[in-house]
Amino acid sequence: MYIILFFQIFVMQNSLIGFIGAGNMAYAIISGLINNGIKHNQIKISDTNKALLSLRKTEFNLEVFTDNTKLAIQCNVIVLAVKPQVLSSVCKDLKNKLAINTLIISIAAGVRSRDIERWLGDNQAIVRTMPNMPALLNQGITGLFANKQVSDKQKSLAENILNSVGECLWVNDEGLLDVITAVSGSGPAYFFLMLESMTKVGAALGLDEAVAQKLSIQTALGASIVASSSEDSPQQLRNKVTSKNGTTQAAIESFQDQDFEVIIAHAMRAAFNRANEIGMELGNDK
Ligand SMILES: NC(=O)C1=CN([C@@H]2O[C@H](COP(=O)(O)OP(=O)(O)OC[C@H]3O[C@@H](n4cnc5c(N)ncnc54)[C@H](O)[C@@H]3O)[C@@H](O)[C@H]2O)C=CC1
Ligand SMILES: O=C(O)[C@@H]1CCC=N1
Repeated sequence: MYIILFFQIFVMQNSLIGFIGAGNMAYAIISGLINNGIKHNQIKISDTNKALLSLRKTEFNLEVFTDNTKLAIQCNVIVLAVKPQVLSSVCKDLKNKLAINTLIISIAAGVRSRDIERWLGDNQAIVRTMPNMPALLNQGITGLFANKQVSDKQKSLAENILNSVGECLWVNDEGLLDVITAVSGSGPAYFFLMLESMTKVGAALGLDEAVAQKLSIQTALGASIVASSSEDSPQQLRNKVTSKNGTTQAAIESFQDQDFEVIIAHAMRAAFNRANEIGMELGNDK
């Protein structure tokens, strides 16, 4: 056990991790890595946006590049953190330039590992992942899928990287990453939407907007902490808040009268379908 742990720390400490794309998710993951003891000189980033690069350089004291290839050939792990629509051109520029043992970690929604493999040149080890935005505060959760080129050592390296920003879970069926996208990848935005609505209504009913927002956010935080630490299911917890013929029952019945579950199902299926669609659209990109 200790030997495995020691070996994993050794592998992490001897990795050079390059981020292509220095936007929101790169920022979140880099913050987590640095908070977890990865040294500044082990992380490099490239982006086409020079102003953003200089901001990241100031924030993290990292080496930055405007040329993705220059970054990529120096690193043994490359995190592809660009939007799905630019991923094919980013990968094609790297085609056949990477060492065969370079580990590619993609965080792009929808884009399938076989397409990334095709764009980069065959036999590249690819871990396709779906992290989420609370990674920013080490509270993320990431789904991961490894293609067959990924070694056990690379699997644990990918897991260690994503574990530095929250929890990880592996899937053997890559298609499930699109479901994870609809649940936890996009999920934070569903809760933010709920917070927006609760704040607006609290204000409309007479509270200061700032007070309504504080009450809403602290309630979401409290509910999440209770749900994640309790043995009870969310439904059992809901019942504990709901007094017979009380205020919560009135609100829940209103939700249910308006087909709350159907609204959620439509939204999540839309996210899932969009992930599939992105995969198909980009899969046609030779
Ligand atoms: N934002 C989120 O909550 C999540 C995003 N993702 C995925 O993460 C990826 C990145 O998303 P964000 O960080 O939100 O986007 P972002 O727009 O904040 O960052 C993307 C960065 O890529 C840069 N870029 C564009 N073309 C480039 C090129 N040719 N070479 C190098 N850099 C280039 C842009 O200048 C930008 O800074 C996306 O594929 C998205 O699907 C996954 C999970 C959650
Ligand atoms: O909206 C998106 O496409 C990305 C993927 C999950 C969260 N943001």
